[in-house]
Amino acid sequence: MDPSTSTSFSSPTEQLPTTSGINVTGIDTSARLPSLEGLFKNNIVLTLRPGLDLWKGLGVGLTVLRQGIVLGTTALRRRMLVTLEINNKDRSYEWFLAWMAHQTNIVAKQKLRSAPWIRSHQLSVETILEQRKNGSSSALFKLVAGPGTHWFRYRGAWMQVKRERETRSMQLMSGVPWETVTLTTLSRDRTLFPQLLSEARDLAMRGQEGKLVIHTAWGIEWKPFGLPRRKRPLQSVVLKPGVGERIEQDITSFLNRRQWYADRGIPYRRGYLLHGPPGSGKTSFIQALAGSLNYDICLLNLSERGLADDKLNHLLSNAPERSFVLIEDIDAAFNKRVQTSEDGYQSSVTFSGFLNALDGVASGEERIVFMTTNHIEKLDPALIRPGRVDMSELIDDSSANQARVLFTRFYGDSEDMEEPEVEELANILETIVIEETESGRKVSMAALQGLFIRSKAKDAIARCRELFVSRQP
Ligand SMILES: Nc1ncnc2c1ncn2[C@@H]1O[C@H](COP(=O)(O)OP(=O)(O)OP(=O)(O)O)[C@@H](O)[C@H]1O
Repeated sequence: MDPSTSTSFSSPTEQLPTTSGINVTGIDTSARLPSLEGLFKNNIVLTLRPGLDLWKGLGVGLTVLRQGIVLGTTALRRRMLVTLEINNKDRSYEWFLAWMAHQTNIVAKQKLRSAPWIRSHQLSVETILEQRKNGSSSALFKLVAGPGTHWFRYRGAWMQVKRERETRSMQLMSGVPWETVTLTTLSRDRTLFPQLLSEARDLAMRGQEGKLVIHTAWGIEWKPFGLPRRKRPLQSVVLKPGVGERIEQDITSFLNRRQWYADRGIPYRRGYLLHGPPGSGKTSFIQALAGSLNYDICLLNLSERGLADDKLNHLLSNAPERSFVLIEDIDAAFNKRVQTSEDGYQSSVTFSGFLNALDGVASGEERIVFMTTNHIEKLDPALIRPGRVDMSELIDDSSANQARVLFTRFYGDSEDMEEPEVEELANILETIVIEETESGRKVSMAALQGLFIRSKAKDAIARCRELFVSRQP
């Protein structure tokens, strides 16, 4: 064999640079990079012969070179670039997408031609449904970066955003596919990530400031439903004197006694039941109270398809911090199920499962549950025993005084009436309510509100008797 035309590597580690030998990056890549040693493991001996062997040698050389380049670029990328991965389990995922969408809007509004922002044509639409109490709903559309690769510039640094969606597996229960966004930028800009995330979080929080967030259950998770709503002032819900104050005082005292509960090993939870006829302000009051305490509302619908005892238990034990769980029409929830089961549908929430979920495991976690009903008499005593319902309040139809307060709220500052005239009409209204109540007829605050919205003050007084209905005791 001609020594000048043949090369033999008996030990690759001696003759060729090893992975760590390449060390283009200056960081230890041996743990994750494919090793060059792999190419030559088992002490491969290559012997090149002239002619045909020369091509073989060239081929090997090229392979080595290619591997070297791959390793080099990977290592270089590792060294030069920094990436951040956020998955859709994390709250910052939504914040980041919303932040990106917000930037696009700024560009669109300012008609920036050379927009420094998102360079992308792949957009996804996120529909936000707003359900109103009367059953109607409205939809808002938000365009966010869709799955794929996007580029944008943040504080002078270019960033690549890759949004990827896992098509084969889904999040258990919620059925939402797993998603990740990966942000990549030059490593010298690594401090930008925390700044960007803080900005995204602040933007999300700003949107909720002074607003009430309503969450609904998605499988076993709570998710905000619709856009945060403007908070309703507590005084705008007119209740009988003392009722609202009692509830407010009870909840404030509960919130101040966390340690007291902990010291005595009592589960830190409180249950409230507001009962009374429809349209008396139960829901409005709970929402206004949540707003005034800076709490969110978690709306729980016990008749929801797919809800079972275990899911219910999980939801009740994992409500977002600082939130009231609100279960409306608690009597109907269980009645309805009996009816609907006849035509095939049976919700799997059982009454005993519900009671267990209400009791929950003894934990230090705060839990505040509000329930409402129009028919307290239909409720099982087991449900309203202390520990499950600690405070029960009647929110009744309008009293004379409530009607008066509501009337003056509506017409008190109207331009076409002087104050004495408003007072006079309010007196008449009060008398009407007293008379009608004495003859067993009542009016709901919701009905009065409806009348005041669509009528002028005098017309409202003239027509208000029509709204009174007999209430069965
Ligand atoms: N006491 C009240 N003060 C001011 N507005 C009220 C009052 N009661 C009802 N309303 C108005 O009537 C509408 C319906 O009220 P709300 O939904 O709070 O009643 P509810 O007692 O929860 O009814 P339901 O038992 O049917 O759920 C709301 O728009 C609310 O503004």
